[in-house]
Amino acid sequence: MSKKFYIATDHAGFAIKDFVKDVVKNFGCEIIDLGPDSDDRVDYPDFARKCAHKVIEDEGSFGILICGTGIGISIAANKVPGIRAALCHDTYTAKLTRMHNDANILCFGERVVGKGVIEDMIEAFINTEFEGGRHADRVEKIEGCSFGADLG
Ligand SMILES: O=C(CO)[C@H](O)[C@H](O)COP(=O)(O)O
Repeated sequence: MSKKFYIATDHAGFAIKDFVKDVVKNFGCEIIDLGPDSDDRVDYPDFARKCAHKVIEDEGSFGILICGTGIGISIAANKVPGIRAALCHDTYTAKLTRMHNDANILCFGERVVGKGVIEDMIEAFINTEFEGGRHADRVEKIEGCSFGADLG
């Protein structure tokens, strides 16, 4: 099934963005670029928030976030309720985060992974569906991890 993606980076993820957009399109998916438009220095939480909000507003959509390591941008995106942003390094983590965590944003570091790994991760993320079952209750509990929430 064709999926819709939003993509954003910081300056450290900017150089790989066009390559990633082409990969996503080649797998038959739509991708909308939320910036930045140059490699001028920017702060990754601003772009994490922009992408995370789009993914929540546009039900059923997904995101791709890239910074130098993928760490900061995933931490920031996960502050948005309903976001499950997964920092992945290989095909296995990209596949399992869809199967077990129902991740809605794929994150990685441009300074960490190469183009071959990126292409394989995107393919795995696109083509793997959430398994549900025992994982569904756990994913539901993630939102309950917020301070003040009753875990029951
Ligand atoms: O990976 C990142 C956050 O986790 C950033 O891309 C990184 O910290 C940017 O560093 P610099 O300002 O030195 O380019």
